[in-house]
Amino acid sequence: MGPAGTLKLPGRSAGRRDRSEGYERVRRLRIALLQWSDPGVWRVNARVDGIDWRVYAIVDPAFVTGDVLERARALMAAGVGVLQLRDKRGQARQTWELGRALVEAAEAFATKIVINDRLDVALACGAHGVHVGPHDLSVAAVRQVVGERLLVGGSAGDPQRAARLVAQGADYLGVGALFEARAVKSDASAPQGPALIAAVRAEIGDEVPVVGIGGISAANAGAVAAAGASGVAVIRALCGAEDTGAATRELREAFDSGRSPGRAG
Ligand SMILES: Cc1ncc(COP(=O)(O)OP(=O)(O)O)c(N)n1
Ligand SMILES: Cc1ncsc1CCOP(=O)(O)O
Ligand SMILES: [Mg+2]
Repeated sequence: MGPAGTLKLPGRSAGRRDRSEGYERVRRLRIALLQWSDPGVWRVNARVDGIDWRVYAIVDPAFVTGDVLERARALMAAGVGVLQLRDKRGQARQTWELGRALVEAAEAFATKIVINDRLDVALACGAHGVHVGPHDLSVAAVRQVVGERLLVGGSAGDPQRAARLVAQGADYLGVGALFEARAVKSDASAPQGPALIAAVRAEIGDEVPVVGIGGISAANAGAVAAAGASGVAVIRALCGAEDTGAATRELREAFDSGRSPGRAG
């Protein structure tokens, strides 16, 4: 149930007009059943309204050339809508301190700060959101703890998992790996290509923002947009770029060039 007592379901939208009414009814019923079977979770769109998903920067200290905070500030100044801190060093104190600095820096920008993996750190540093994958707390568990307070993102490697995460209350999805990314994440899947985005869209519809992830650069961001993504989540092409501002703009332009006219999110 949403805050006003309404059950908000992913609905049919422009990209899915070819679906039959019967199929659509069954899909909505399935999602309603999943939500009903776990009444502690819901989804509300207000948290994602107005976010520019096109470039979702992931700052991973292990892949940053130069100073991490400086890089993050340059990304915010270049207009990234979301900046995730992905700190796999494993020391909560270190991640929390960096997270707090990012949250403070973001006050001057329109950037949302998301903490990867760690709900405790996200809450403690006042981040806007948390991102969880298959080995982290579940989206449903996070949603039960935070209610409407935080943006909650989940990782999906296939359309069925994507639908389950939406039903659990995910505000957005990271979908991949689209291209080769095992040098960054050793357990990333083999490249699935932008077709995975299209398959996820076909399953969940257009209401939930979906960012593609894995091996994305200005060379392939347009194809990810054309497949129906709301944005691209990127580590190496941003954290290792010589000119952060230029790299961000190139990615955004490449993404925009592949977008269908009139697509909102
Ligand atoms: C936006 C976004 N999408 C996917 C991931 C991957 O999350 P996860 O599968 O939990 O893997 P780790 O990044 O934690 O190694 C992500 N971080 N961000
Ligand atoms: C965290 C993650 N999840 C799936 S692929 C990946 C790594 C993405 O890094 P890059 O953008 O450098 O390929
Ligand atoms: Mg994770």
